[in-house]
Amino acid sequence: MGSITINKDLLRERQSCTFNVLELTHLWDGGPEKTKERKELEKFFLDDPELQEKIPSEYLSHKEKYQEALRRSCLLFKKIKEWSDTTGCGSQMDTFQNILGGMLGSAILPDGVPFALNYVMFLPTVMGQGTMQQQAYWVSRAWNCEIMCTYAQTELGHGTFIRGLETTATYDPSTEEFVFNSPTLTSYKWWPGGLGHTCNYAVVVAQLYTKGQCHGIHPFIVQLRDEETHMPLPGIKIGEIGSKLGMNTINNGYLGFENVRIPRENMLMKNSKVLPDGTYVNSPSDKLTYGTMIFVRVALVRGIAAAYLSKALTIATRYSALRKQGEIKPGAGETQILEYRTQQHKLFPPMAMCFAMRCSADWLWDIYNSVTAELDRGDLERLPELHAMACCLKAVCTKDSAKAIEVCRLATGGHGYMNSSNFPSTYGMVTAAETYEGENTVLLLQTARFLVKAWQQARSGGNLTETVEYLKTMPLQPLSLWVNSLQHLGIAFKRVAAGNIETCATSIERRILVGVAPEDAWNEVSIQLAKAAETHCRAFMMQIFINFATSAQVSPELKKVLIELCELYGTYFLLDNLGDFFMYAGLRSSDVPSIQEWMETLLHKIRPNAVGIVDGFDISDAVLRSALGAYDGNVYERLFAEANKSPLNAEPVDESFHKYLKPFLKSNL
Ligand SMILES: CCCCCCCC(=O)SCCNC(=O)CCNC(=O)[C@H](O)C(C)(C)COP(=O)(O)OP(=O)(O)OC[C@H]1O[C@@H](n2cnc3c(N)ncnc32)[C@H](O)[C@@H]1OP(=O)(O)O
Ligand SMILES: Cc1cc2nc3c(=O)[nH]c(=O)nc-3n(C[C@H](O)[C@H](O)[C@H](O)COP(=O)(O)OP(=O)(O)OC[C@H]3O[C@@H](n4cnc5c(N)ncnc54)[C@H](O)[C@@H]3O)c2cc1C
Repeated sequence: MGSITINKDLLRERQSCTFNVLELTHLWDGGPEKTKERKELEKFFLDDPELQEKIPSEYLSHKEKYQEALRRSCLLFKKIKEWSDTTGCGSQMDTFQNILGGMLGSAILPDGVPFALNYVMFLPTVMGQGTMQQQAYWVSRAWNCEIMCTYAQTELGHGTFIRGLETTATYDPSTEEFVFNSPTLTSYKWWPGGLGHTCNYAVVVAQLYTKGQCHGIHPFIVQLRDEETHMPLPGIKIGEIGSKLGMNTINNGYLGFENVRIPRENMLMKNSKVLPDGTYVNSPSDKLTYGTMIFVRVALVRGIAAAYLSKALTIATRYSALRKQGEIKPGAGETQILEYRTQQHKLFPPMAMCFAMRCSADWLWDIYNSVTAELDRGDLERLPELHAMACCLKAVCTKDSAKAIEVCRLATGGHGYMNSSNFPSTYGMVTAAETYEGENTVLLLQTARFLVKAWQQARSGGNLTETVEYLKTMPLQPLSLWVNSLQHLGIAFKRVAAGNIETCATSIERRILVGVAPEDAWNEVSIQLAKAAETHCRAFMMQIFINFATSAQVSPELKKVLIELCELYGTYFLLDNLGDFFMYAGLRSSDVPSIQEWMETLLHKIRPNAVGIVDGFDISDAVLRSALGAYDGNVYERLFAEANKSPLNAEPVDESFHKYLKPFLKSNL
């Protein structure tokens, strides 16, 4: 027990890696300076014994889990201030990003940060939708944790269809206040993180009524609890929604209103306004109310989908290099399970996906920043493209990540089923992101709406933006014979996307021609529409990955690995969707064996570097929190140590034996 020697098989894997692992770490972090900063940050927080887990959270009650998470959150956010005081204010934003949407947070509060919504949604909403005066007042209060806030949009009856929200905010000009009510059970807010027992303020999204007219949904800041006693204010009905599949410490809550009054100034009025006499002043675009959701979708691609997948891959790959089971050749000795081609097929394509997600996330973050700057200047032109790409990338990446994390768990056999593997909590965290911030199918259909319009634009010879430019030529260009090359893969993915979009658009048109209402035609074709959006996203990710792998300024050894991973991304999804490539990309059945062989050869080439690749993610043991994935590979010792933490092992005979089992056994004598 407690050995610090490195497992011999892992050692051998590391010695045979063909590239410099540190170079990959620097590339992954965005440069050596970033790696240094990240490590210093991790050391500062993770070496603090007060932030370390004393009892595995699985053995705590629901209430204890929350209380412990709150204790650690308070300490954590105190330390963040300490950190920014010593390192300067500029780095504070990076720290928050790392803690709330990154690896560090998942190490300290693996089941969710109860303060997350204060930073992830409340502050971005105030900054994006509040006037300068409102920002000046609320941002510093929330940023410094003088108050704790959340974002209350979803209701028991409506999460997706936010135009259908039922909470009302009715303006009373006699007192210059809004009066909040929850007219039905289904109008109760349901889900907001931190709402249960943590937050004292919230952005509440409600239907605005003034002068007897409804103007649709708007955001308001509402005080929920007394700042001293934390008691719910009069008319506020509030509580926690109960235990969930995962994220059990994020304190999701419910909220109802009975004639709750807030001052007029608490409506966020950067875009639309209510004047003191109740006159409503319209926003330049009603879509601006949805801005916060775009921000979170953008942040999720890297902070949740790619980050948690890199964790799962580190665990499963290291474990597969040291776990031995069966023989490939009789008598040759037991084999590392990583030698099995089927095992490689489980683990290496997700590695490729992880890289594709990271490049796409970087692109998305850049366009988000430039479009937000344009919006501030009143230029809305690129908003539809940003919305469309944020929707499909959020949907495809969280779906791929959750699916691949489950594959990683299965790839570690029975031990992966243990909480101490850290797969259950990792999966719980990522699958939640398939639903929150816009349910994935719904988001794909939003992208499809943009694509069908772009297709119509392409047919009429109009201008197209960067991500859909391929629609101008794709279905029209003659098909060439299949060639096994990255360039051909890039073209084939675009052909598949263009073909799917064209099929949808013509299916809708055909239905409308025979008298089907456009909305019904849309619903009838929506299976294909969701698929078209996914194929568009996949084509985009393929191209971004190709650009990244071929142009990365790295050593030839690392470049070779990046290109292998990129080819694997393409061949894997091609073979998984052969029908599409037959239909739209000129693939013939006689081409398939050579692509299958190409993919198998790639698995074989990546095999010696598999441990090196996940080591390159550079996830420390404290962040990984897995008995199966630790750097030293001492899996069996760790599993035993974790088993011994079970409260049932505290006594050789549990009291329940005397209470129940013994009398039962005796009664059967
Ligand atoms: C760490 C843990 C953090 C956890 C955080 C989780 C927090 C949360 O989950 S908060 C709640 C998030 N909720 C959601 O995301 C709700 C999802 N629903 C929606 O986004 C919308 O209501 C939606 C898009 C589905 C439909 O909205 P609706 O108003 O009916 O729009 P719709 O009629 O379909 O489209 C209207 C137009 O708006 C556009 N549009 C829709 N959303 C946006 C947007 N965000 N930005 C820009 N344009 C948009 C559409 O493209 C469409 O444009 P056009 O007419 O030109 O084609
Ligand atoms: C862990 C977690 C944290 C959350 N945190 C917050 C928070 O902090 N604040 C907040 O306000 N909300 C929060 N939410 C709520 C979340 O945003 C919603 O659950 C989400 O938007 C989906 O809405 P819904 O639950 O109403 O699902 P529904 O919309 O009821 O979806 C159910 C099914 O209907 C389908 N469907 C719905 N509409 C359509 C359509 N138009 N076309 C085709 N199919 C459709 C969906 O695809 C899905 O299969 C959270 C949710 C979770 C799980």
